[in-house]
Amino acid sequence: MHNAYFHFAAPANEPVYSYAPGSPEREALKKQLAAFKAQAFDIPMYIGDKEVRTGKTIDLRPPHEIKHKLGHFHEGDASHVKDAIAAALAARTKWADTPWEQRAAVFLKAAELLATKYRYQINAATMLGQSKNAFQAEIDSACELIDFLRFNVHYLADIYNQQPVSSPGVHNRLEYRPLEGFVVAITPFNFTAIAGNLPTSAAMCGNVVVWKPAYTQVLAAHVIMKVLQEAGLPAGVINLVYTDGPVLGDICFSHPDFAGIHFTGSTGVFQQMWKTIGTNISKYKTYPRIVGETGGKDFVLAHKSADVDTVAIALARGAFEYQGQKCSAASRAYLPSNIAAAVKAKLVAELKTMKMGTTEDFTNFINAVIDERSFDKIAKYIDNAKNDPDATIIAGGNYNKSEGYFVEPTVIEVKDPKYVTMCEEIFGPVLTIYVYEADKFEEIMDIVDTTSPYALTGSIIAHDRYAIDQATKRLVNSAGNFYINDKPTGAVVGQQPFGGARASGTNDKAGSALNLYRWLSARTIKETLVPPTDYRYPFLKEDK
Ligand SMILES: NC(=O)c1ccc[n+]([C@@H]2O[C@H](COP(=O)([O-])OP(=O)(O)OC[C@H]3O[C@@H](n4cnc5c(N)ncnc54)[C@H](O)[C@@H]3O)[C@@H](O)[C@H]2O)c1
Ligand SMILES: N[C@@H](CCC=O)C(=O)O
Repeated sequence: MHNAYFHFAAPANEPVYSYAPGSPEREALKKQLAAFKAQAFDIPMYIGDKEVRTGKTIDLRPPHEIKHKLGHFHEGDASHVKDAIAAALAARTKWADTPWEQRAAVFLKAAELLATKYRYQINAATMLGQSKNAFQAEIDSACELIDFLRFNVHYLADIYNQQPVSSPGVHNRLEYRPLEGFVVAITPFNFTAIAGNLPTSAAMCGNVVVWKPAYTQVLAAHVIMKVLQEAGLPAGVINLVYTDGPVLGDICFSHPDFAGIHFTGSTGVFQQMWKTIGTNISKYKTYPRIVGETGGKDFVLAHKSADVDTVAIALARGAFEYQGQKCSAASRAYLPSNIAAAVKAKLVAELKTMKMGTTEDFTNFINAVIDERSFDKIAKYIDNAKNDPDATIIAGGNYNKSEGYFVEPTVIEVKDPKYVTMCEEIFGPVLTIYVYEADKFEEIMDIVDTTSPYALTGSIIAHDRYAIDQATKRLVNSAGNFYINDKPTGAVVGQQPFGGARASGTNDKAGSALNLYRWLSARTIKETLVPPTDYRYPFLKEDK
């Protein structure tokens, strides 16, 4: 029974804890890290109301301490994907019929639990499982996920309130139905917030979901599922399975009830999925929604009027926070010849102060990259640069995987603006710099725009307002998130809706109303209050 329209006010962003030496939050987080390290996790899949353990286990180890075993998770196969779809479809009608304010309450409670009781658990899981330092874990797994949940409730309430006009004698309404079928959420390793947002944003809209996280993010995904259960999410609404990607894809993308994919990850994987969905299009009951946020080759363009320190710090943080494993990370920089030497000197000096090691030691700025495959790929790019006369390593260049997957923050300077590391996504702590003639700003903007297929994030750094205006216009299609005098990372929910175009994705802006519309299928209802009793138009009536 609905006896009122309920108001969901605009939330404030969750405050970021500092974890400064001596702070109570630092002590609490350290205790949680120690507790998790002493635990032997035995992580099941969650299908319907069941915890599923297959006995086929995969070890979980911190990327920065690979000899330590945190526990394991149970891997599933095709049968578990089928079970997850069946559980989702069984839960569908009841969940879709649940009043909005009851659904909203589940996600608001989940946000509250993450902000309080589970804050240190979600951060510790992300620090150990994905090798994020305390600050990076806090802004991602606690604050951004809390913000996604609270802001999406607010945006969805606004959407539900958007109603058409009605002419006299008629009552029109729009009903925002969930999609007819199940949604698949496939999530990446690098952001716990994204892993939590992709299934919950669709579920909030009344959809049921099959969620597959990256294997390297399972520990934090498990904590998210615990939080959702404690928040009262009914069984079957989100089903969490750990299977190989193609195994899941084969079953989900050929199922008649497949209604949408909410994906974040690499461009190649997304394009492959899109092809499969295209091939199977006639099998589905409804056209599936395809939403994917994918790779980037994000730029920093400095103008000759730029402040040296602003550029150097934007590069130090933009390229190397979380070891460059942000889709938004600055990975190519264009420096004007008048300030290039000063920027490089400042940047190299800053990099020398960055300590690298475990996440439990809070003095480390740099931790490990996610896994051996990624480590080997990054090392290869560095080795190739070392052996190429067109490239010079001006900082870092060393790597070691004996204890963990450690790669030094590395800066490559190139003579060719189309050198491979200026074009391809490396997804590690590697920044490539190209120095251009300070008076060739127009030409360099063309190069920035045409060098890579991606268009995710980018920055212009300049004091000259005309240069800022020129770059804002010329680079209009080069980045979905464009920054002025800042690093190209660190979008905040509610402030900088996030997503890119071109090969970087469908640009459905996570954490905004634009994204939620994709998980809704509106039904227009027209009710005629007093129906006509005669078919004749007035002009058909005879003159008397
Ligand atoms: N644009 C954004 O908002 C954004 C945000 C975060 C990460 N990313 C991108 O994600 C990538 C890094 O994350 P990753 O290494 O986890 O990406 P990935 O593409 O390797 O994996 C992403 C997810 O897809 C699954 N997967 C892999 N192959 C699959 C297949 N054939 N079928 C179905 N699922 C499959 C993985 O298991 C994982 O769950 C980078 O390219 C980065 O730029 C983009
Ligand atoms: N939203 C994050 C990036 C997410 C991709 O990995 C940022 O803006 O830095």
